[in-house]
Amino acid sequence: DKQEEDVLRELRLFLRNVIERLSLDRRFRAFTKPVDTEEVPDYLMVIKKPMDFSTLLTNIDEHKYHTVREFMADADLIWQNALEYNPDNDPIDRHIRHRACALKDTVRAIIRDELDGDFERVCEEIRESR
Ligand SMILES: O=C(C1CCC1)N1C[C@@H]2C[C@H]3C[C@@H](O)[C@@H](O)[C@]2(C1)O3
Repeated sequence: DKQEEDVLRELRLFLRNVIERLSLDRRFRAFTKPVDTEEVPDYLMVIKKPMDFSTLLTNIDEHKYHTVREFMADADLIWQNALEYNPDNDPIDRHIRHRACALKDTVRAIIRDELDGDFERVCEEIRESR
Protein backbone atom coordinates (compact mmCIF):
# COMPACT_ATOMS: atom_id res chain seq x y z
CA ASP A 1 0.00 0.00 0.00
CA LYS A 2 1.00 3.71 -0.24
CA GLN A 3 2.55 4.01 3.25
CA GLU A 4 4.44 0.75 2.75
CA GLU A 5 5.79 1.94 -0.60
CA ASP A 6 6.93 5.13 1.11
CA VAL A 7 8.87 3.04 3.68
CA LEU A 8 10.55 0.97 0.95
CA ARG A 9 11.38 4.17 -0.98
CA GLU A 10 13.01 5.61 2.16
CA LEU A 11 14.98 2.36 2.56
CA ARG A 12 16.29 2.65 -1.02
CA LEU A 13 17.27 6.29 -0.45
CA PHE A 14 19.17 5.34 2.74
CA LEU A 15 20.97 2.42 1.04
CA ARG A 16 21.92 4.53 -1.99
CA ASN A 17 23.35 7.20 0.33
CA VAL A 18 25.43 4.59 2.19
CA ILE A 19 26.92 3.30 -1.08
CA GLU A 20 27.51 6.85 -2.36
CA ARG A 21 29.56 7.65 0.75
CA LEU A 22 31.53 4.40 0.56
CA SER A 23 32.27 5.03 -3.13
CA LEU A 24 33.81 8.42 -2.27
CA ASP A 25 36.32 6.78 0.07
CA ARG A 26 39.57 6.20 -1.85
CA ARG A 27 40.40 3.15 0.30
CA PHE A 28 37.41 1.37 -1.23
CA ARG A 29 38.12 2.11 -4.91
CA ALA A 30 38.80 -1.61 -5.66
CA PHE A 31 35.28 -2.44 -4.43
CA THR A 32 33.42 -0.06 -6.76
CA LYS A 33 33.18 -2.32 -9.84
CA PRO A 34 33.09 -6.12 -10.39
CA VAL A 35 36.46 -7.88 -10.37
CA ASP A 36 37.48 -8.16 -14.04
CA THR A 37 37.22 -11.89 -14.70
CA GLU A 38 39.27 -11.48 -17.91
CA GLU A 39 42.10 -9.99 -15.86
CA VAL A 40 41.53 -12.60 -13.12
CA PRO A 41 40.50 -15.79 -14.97
CA ASP A 42 40.22 -18.03 -11.87
CA TYR A 43 38.18 -15.54 -9.86
CA LEU A 44 34.79 -17.21 -10.44
CA MET A 45 36.26 -20.64 -9.57
CA VAL A 46 37.11 -19.30 -6.09
CA ILE A 47 34.36 -16.74 -5.47
CA LYS A 48 30.84 -18.11 -5.90
CA LYS A 49 28.98 -14.83 -5.44
CA PRO A 50 30.96 -11.76 -6.61
CA MET A 51 29.70 -8.41 -5.30
CA ASP A 52 30.68 -4.73 -5.62
CA PHE A 53 29.18 -1.27 -5.03
CA SER A 54 27.85 -0.88 -8.61
CA THR A 55 26.02 -4.21 -8.38
CA LEU A 56 24.56 -3.21 -4.98
CA LEU A 57 23.24 -0.01 -6.57
CA THR A 58 21.67 -1.94 -9.48
CA ASN A 59 20.04 -4.32 -6.99
CA ILE A 60 18.62 -1.38 -5.01
CA ASP A 61 17.18 0.16 -8.18
CA GLU A 62 15.65 -3.21 -9.09
CA HIS A 63 13.93 -3.22 -5.66
CA LYS A 64 15.83 -6.36 -4.64
CA TYR A 65 16.28 -5.30 -0.99
CA HIS A 66 13.25 -5.05 1.28
CA THR A 67 15.21 -4.78 4.54
CA VAL A 68 18.63 -3.50 5.61
CA ARG A 69 19.42 -7.09 6.66
CA GLU A 70 19.03 -8.30 3.05
CA PHE A 71 21.26 -5.45 1.82
CA MET A 72 23.91 -6.24 4.50
CA ALA A 73 24.07 -9.88 3.36
CA ASP A 74 25.21 -8.69 -0.09
CA ALA A 75 27.35 -5.79 1.18
CA ASP A 76 29.23 -8.22 3.45
CA LEU A 77 30.08 -10.36 0.39
CA ILE A 78 32.35 -7.55 -0.88
CA TRP A 79 34.81 -7.71 2.00
CA GLN A 80 34.33 -11.45 2.61
CA ASN A 81 35.22 -12.21 -1.05
CA ALA A 82 38.26 -9.91 -0.81
CA LEU A 83 39.53 -11.75 2.29
CA GLU A 84 38.91 -15.13 0.67
CA TYR A 85 40.53 -14.40 -2.69
CA ASN A 86 43.49 -12.49 -1.30
CA PRO A 87 44.75 -14.60 1.64
CA ASP A 88 48.50 -14.51 1.04
CA ASN A 89 51.15 -13.03 3.30
CA ASP A 90 52.39 -10.61 0.65
CA PRO A 91 52.07 -6.82 0.65
CA ILE A 92 49.40 -6.66 -2.09
CA ASP A 93 47.09 -9.22 -0.43
CA ARG A 94 47.63 -7.74 3.02
CA HIS A 95 46.79 -4.25 1.74
CA ILE A 96 43.57 -5.57 0.17
CA ARG A 97 42.61 -7.37 3.42
CA HIS A 98 43.29 -4.22 5.44
CA ARG A 99 40.88 -2.33 3.17
CA ALA A 100 38.35 -5.18 3.31
CA CYS A 101 38.37 -5.03 7.11
CA ALA A 102 38.05 -1.22 6.96
CA LEU A 103 35.01 -1.65 4.71
CA LYS A 104 33.45 -4.16 7.15
CA ASP A 105 33.95 -1.80 10.09
CA THR A 106 32.76 1.28 8.16
CA VAL A 107 29.50 -0.30 6.98
CA ARG A 108 28.75 -1.58 10.46
CA ALA A 109 29.46 1.83 12.03
CA ILE A 110 27.16 3.63 9.55
CA ILE A 111 24.32 1.15 10.20
CA ARG A 112 24.86 1.28 13.99
CA ASP A 113 24.91 5.10 14.02
CA GLU A 114 22.29 5.90 11.40
CA LEU A 115 19.74 3.09 11.09
CA ASP A 116 16.76 3.44 13.41
CA GLY A 117 15.91 -0.01 14.79
CA ASP A 118 12.20 0.81 14.57
CA PHE A 119 12.59 1.58 10.83
CA GLU A 120 14.26 -1.78 10.16
CA ARG A 121 11.56 -3.55 12.18
CA VAL A 122 8.85 -1.91 10.00
CA CYS A 123 10.72 -3.10 6.88
CA GLU A 124 10.86 -6.66 8.28
CA GLU A 125 7.12 -6.55 9.12
CA ILE A 126 6.29 -5.44 5.56
CA ARG A 127 8.45 -8.19 4.06
CA GLU A 128 6.86 -10.87 6.33
CA SER A 129 3.38 -9.65 5.31
CA ARG A 130 4.06 -10.31 1.62
O1 LIG B 1 39.83 -9.35 -5.15
C1 LIG B 1 40.10 -8.45 -5.94
C2 LIG B 1 39.68 -7.02 -5.71
C3 LIG B 1 40.51 -6.38 -4.60
C4 LIG B 1 39.28 -6.27 -3.73
C5 LIG B 1 38.45 -6.86 -4.83
N1 LIG B 1 40.81 -8.69 -7.06
C6 LIG B 1 41.45 -9.96 -7.41
C7 LIG B 1 42.78 -9.55 -8.06
C8 LIG B 1 43.97 -9.90 -7.15
C9 LIG B 1 44.52 -8.53 -6.71
C10 LIG B 1 45.55 -7.93 -7.69
C11 LIG B 1 45.01 -7.72 -9.09
O2 LIG B 1 45.13 -8.93 -9.81
C12 LIG B 1 43.51 -7.33 -9.15
O3 LIG B 1 42.97 -7.76 -10.38
C13 LIG B 1 42.75 -8.02 -8.04
C14 LIG B 1 41.27 -7.69 -7.99
O4 LIG B 1 43.33 -7.67 -6.79
